[in-house]
Amino acid sequence: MRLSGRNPSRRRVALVGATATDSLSPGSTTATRSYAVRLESVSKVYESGKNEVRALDGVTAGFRRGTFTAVMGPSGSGKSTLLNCAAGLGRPTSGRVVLADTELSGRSETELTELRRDRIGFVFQAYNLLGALTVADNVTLPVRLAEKPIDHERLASVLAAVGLAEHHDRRPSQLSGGQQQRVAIARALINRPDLVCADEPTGALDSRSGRQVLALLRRIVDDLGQTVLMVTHDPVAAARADSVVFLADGRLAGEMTEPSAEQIAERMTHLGEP
Ligand SMILES: Nc1ncnc2c1ncn2[C@@H]1O[C@H](COP(=O)(O)OP(=O)(O)OP(=O)(O)O)[C@@H](O)[C@H]1O
Repeated sequence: MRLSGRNPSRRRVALVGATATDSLSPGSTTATRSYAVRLESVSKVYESGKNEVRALDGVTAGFRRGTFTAVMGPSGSGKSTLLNCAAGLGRPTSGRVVLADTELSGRSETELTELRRDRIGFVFQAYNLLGALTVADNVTLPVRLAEKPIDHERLASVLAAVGLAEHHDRRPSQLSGGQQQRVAIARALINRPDLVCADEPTGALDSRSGRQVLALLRRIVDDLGQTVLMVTHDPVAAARADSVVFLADGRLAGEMTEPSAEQIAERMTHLGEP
């Protein structure tokens, strides 16, 4: 794995607002190869007592393979809901989600569980590691849950990629927060996923560990060709992405390509304004 940061010669931009009538329409082989995940007119309504909450409202967006996209917006604007719908964790109330070449609508719970296990990597603010398992066993958990043989070369390579080759027999409690998050990233990578979904991956980390985790997410895109979709509140974190997608009240509110943290912060202050 190369240790450099962003490769400025490559410009990878998520395409937002693709319509069903453009070249990305269902059935276009080229299009389905180009996108790690696409959302088409996705709405999500939660029932909350007598009230309904429209968390997503007709969102159409495509995220190209090998890109790093940050999702930003005010609290409650639908960021986690968008990530969950893209990852098959939550079902849209209406609209379609297509992961690479697989339509998620209409899949059974078992199919969705298998698809998430085999084709999507998850990184959460709280790491979500199993304390009783070693680093190596945490990383290979998705493989063992699928009852597949463990590829020890692959395990060694992902542990080396996240800088934890020496720590494979440790338990999570023997690692720092930043190291635990890197274990979670190794676990996310073990199955060479179509999409890595990261929800506030630096939210629980000090700024130095956070920078290391962001640099690692950057490298898995640049060097391994992975696709990362990351929800964050932090403009500095979002500035590590190739593009930033903004949400306001469950709707897309714009996109910036390779913005600086200052440009992102400025846009955030004006989100939702007419
Ligand atoms: N399970 C649920 N039941 C009812 N309402 C929900 C549920 N999950 C989310 N919501 C509501 O949907 C809206 C969008 O929530 P979501 O968590 O996607 O926003 P967010 O932008 O990620 O927020 P935050 O930045 O605070 O994490 C909010 O109004 C939230 O209260």
